[in-house]
Amino acid sequence: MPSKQRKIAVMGYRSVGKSSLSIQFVEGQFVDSYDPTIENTFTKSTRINSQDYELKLVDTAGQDEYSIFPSQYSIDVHGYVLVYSITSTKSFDVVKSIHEKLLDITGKGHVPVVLVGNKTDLHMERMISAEEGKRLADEWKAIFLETSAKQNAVSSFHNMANGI
Ligand SMILES: Nc1nc2c(ncn2[C@@H]2O[C@H](COP(=O)(O)OP(=O)(O)OP(=O)(O)O)[C@@H](O)[C@H]2O)c(=O)[nH]1
Repeated sequence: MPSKQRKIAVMGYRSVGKSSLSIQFVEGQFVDSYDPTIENTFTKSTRINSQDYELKLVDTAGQDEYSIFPSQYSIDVHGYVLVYSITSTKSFDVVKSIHEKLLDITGKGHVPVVLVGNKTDLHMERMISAEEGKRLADEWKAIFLETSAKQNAVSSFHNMANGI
């Protein structure tokens, strides 16, 4: 079977771990230094259920509620990984706001999303329960998972490519 190409935008509030998740996935390592992203594209070939995929991950700059949705991410993108940190209520609000803008700009009732609650290793600082995350994903008919870029991020992107 020929390889399928998938472009996935990784979006969320600043410092939730978008770059760390992307680097984890592509390079299999965790980078502890913090370098605010402008925009970075990663490509990786992967095989899921005997289908080859050429994944293009666009690691976007951190958004907030007031950001205008960057219109380049509404075109030509197959799916979205919306990332929040389980330690930040603000970041959870920001994914809601991004999702709303996404529906608005695409004019669709549903967009393919994987909602990712990151930084599960920081369980002492947890502000958002897994149930809250799951509830939100159900509302969106999205895939939900919690992860830690410090531990393992691969599954979020496998799910993403598989679900769209
Ligand atoms: N403990 C812990 N720290 C994490 C995790 N993921 C990311 N970090 C740390 O959080 C900080 C921000 O991570 P980034 O991956 O740069 O976050 P980002 O969302 O890409 O940030 P912007 O590009 O500024 O929007 C870094 O210091 C990371 O090392 C995680 O799962 N657990």
